[in-house]
Amino acid sequence: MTSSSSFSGGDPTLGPAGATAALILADGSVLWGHGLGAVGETGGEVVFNTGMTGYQEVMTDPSYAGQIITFTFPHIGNVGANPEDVEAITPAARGCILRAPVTDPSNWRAAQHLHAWLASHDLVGMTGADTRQLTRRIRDRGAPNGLVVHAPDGLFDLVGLRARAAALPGLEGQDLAKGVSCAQTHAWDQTRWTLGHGYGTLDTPAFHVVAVDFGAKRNILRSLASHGCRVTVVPASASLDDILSHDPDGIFLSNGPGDPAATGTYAVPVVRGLVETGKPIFGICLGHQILALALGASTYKMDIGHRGANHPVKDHTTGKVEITSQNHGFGVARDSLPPGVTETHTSLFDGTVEGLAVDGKPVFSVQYHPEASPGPQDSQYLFARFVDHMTAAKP
Ligand SMILES: NC(=O)CC[C@H](N)C(=O)O
Repeated sequence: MTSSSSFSGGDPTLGPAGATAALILADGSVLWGHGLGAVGETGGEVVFNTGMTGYQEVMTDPSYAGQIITFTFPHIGNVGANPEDVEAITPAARGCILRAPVTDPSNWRAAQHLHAWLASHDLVGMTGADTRQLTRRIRDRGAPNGLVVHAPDGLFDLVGLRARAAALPGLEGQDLAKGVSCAQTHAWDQTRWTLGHGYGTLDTPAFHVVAVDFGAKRNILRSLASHGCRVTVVPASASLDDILSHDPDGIFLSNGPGDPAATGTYAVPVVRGLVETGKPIFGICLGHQILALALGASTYKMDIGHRGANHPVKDHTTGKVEITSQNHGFGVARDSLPPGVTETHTSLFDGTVEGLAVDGKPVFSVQYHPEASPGPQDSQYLFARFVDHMTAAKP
């Protein structure tokens, strides 16, 4: 999403002394800073993430497609970038907005400076932004669309930039999952993609799981494999017959970007068919939202999404509170849950629905990220719950 120059007609404006980057919001407001990564321009929904660690996982989480990430933690980049901590080969986020200048990396695993890593992926970023002011604005008025421009010459075509920022489409109605899904069915290779993560792999996996890839994070597939599953990954567009032809013991519905309702023409009816089979099903985030739609509930765009690694959630089954990793801007409407579907988890930040289960069936899902990459490990028990369901269902 970058072009070679930020200047395309209109009056070139020199930013404040030394400014080589700017964030231009759809309402025309401008935040100045210093350019990082690729030179050019990038647009998307401007969101904030409150995690203190894991910026590389966040930037490569496919669920961030279409979004520019403001990190509220001021020191981002000081452990550099490495080839192991990515959640997908290609970053899906559109860019990043940081507070402090990025220092030289200080970590034995660092292979690259964050600046070089961003540039190598054609990602535009900016530092020196007042991220606190921006976060308060997002919190008070919702996530705006915006453009981040990196212009080393310090010249900005504010007229053109404002017009392009105002014309950016919102995430509502956008089907982004197909764009980040795998092209072909393949087997998850735990040995290949587990370097440096300390996750185990079982020589003889006990279960076969088909994972429907709406933009799956690697650590979810890694977590399934380390819980004894052989995982076959199928594209988001896989049909009911495609999925069942693999004779799975269970089906996993992955996370992913965009508006869940926009998958209504393909994924939702497939999941409805999967629920009818009675096989164990586990959904995470977009997978949870698609399951809810398949069950007859509805989803909505949240005023303020959840993005961070410290979100408290109550598990109504055990009464326990777990600290969770989250990344979503849509939610499942509580009032729309049909009879026979139980809300199993609730956010203790804003009271929104965080999990559901189908009464009498081994079918459940959570809105948050139990694989926690990055984040706390409290919710790993959900992978064991899925395995328990598959154990009970095995003939
Ligand atoms: N992490 C995810 O799967 C995100 C789900 C969905 N795209 C949302 O923003 O709500």
